[in-house]
Amino acid sequence: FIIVHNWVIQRPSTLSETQYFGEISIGSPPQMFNVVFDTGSANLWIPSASCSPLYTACFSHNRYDSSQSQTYIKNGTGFSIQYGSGNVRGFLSEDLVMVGGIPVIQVFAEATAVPALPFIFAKFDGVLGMGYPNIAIDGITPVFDQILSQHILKEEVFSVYYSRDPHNMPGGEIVLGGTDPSYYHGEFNYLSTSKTGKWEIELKGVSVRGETLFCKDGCTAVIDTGSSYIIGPAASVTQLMKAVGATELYTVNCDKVEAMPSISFEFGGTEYSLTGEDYIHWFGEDLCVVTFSGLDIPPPVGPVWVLGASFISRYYTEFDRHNNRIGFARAV
Ligand SMILES: CCc1nc(N)nc(N)c1-c1ccc2c(c1)N(CCCOC)[C@H](c1ccccc1)CC2
Repeated sequence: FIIVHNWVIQRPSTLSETQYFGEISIGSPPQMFNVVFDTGSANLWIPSASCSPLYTACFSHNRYDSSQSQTYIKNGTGFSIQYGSGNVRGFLSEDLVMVGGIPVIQVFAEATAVPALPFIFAKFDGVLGMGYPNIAIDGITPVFDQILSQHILKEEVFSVYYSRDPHNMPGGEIVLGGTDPSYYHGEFNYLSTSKTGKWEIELKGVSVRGETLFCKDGCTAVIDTGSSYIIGPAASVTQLMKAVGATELYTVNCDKVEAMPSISFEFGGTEYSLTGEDYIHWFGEDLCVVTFSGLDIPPPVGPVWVLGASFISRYYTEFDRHNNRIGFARAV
């Protein structure tokens, strides 16, 4: 009796700057796609073969062709999803999706309108939402929920490692059903997700040089594997840039990176610090940019801090659906 799928490794095939994605297949025979496993959303969408060539961002990626799949089931319901940067529109279809060797019959969206900005910069084809079902557009059961209902995972969790050093391990790893001890050390610290069934937790403060500068009375942090950077309220990020010695354009002198102060996020009773190395992106020998951006997300969702790849690459993250909690451990 072989215990299958205790945990499944999906190695993102390529790391390009701060984009992390892995390969799935849809249809019979399988059509291959690169997708971001995105905790900030809960739907699966893929560019459609029926998208107009006018949509460069759709036409320049792998596209799903239902006419080539023997397991395709027609649906046709309209679909639209909003990201921080533009929305993707299309229609629903159903087919066999294989994620790390696990089969699910999945309702997903064929995207027929994909905004050029920023999707022409996408190194991935589509998005596989790993968020909770209650944020799924059209009430579609998300992929991970379909896998959970097969009762094949040892634990109802998934874990994400985002490599910081692209020259070493290309990309990272998502594990379904457990964690991978080769990518973290020490113990996990767990934080309960807040009420709304999103991958968000209570942030107690943001500090620089030991002084809490922002979120002094507590605020919300979204742990978002679909974001590259760290997003905070605009005024706070502007002030933060000054505090760490970056210009208004978020640039810094590359030889000053070592001396930059750590930025700490307090979760539970623990400080999670990012050094200059962690929060600076080297775009070349002499162009260093702070990987923060200011965005005012209006209430009731905002004000929030969105912690993306810059944070996750330093702190190995376990997303626990059984206990509704997020665990952090120091990444290798
Ligand atoms: C994964 C979907 C998603 N989900 C959530 N929750 N947040 C956001 N922001 C995105 C999102 C949408 C579009 C794009 C994106 C991310 N990109 C970042 C990949 C991050 O990979 C981890 C790339 C990029 C390149 C240049 C400038 C901006 C963005 C391509 C475009």
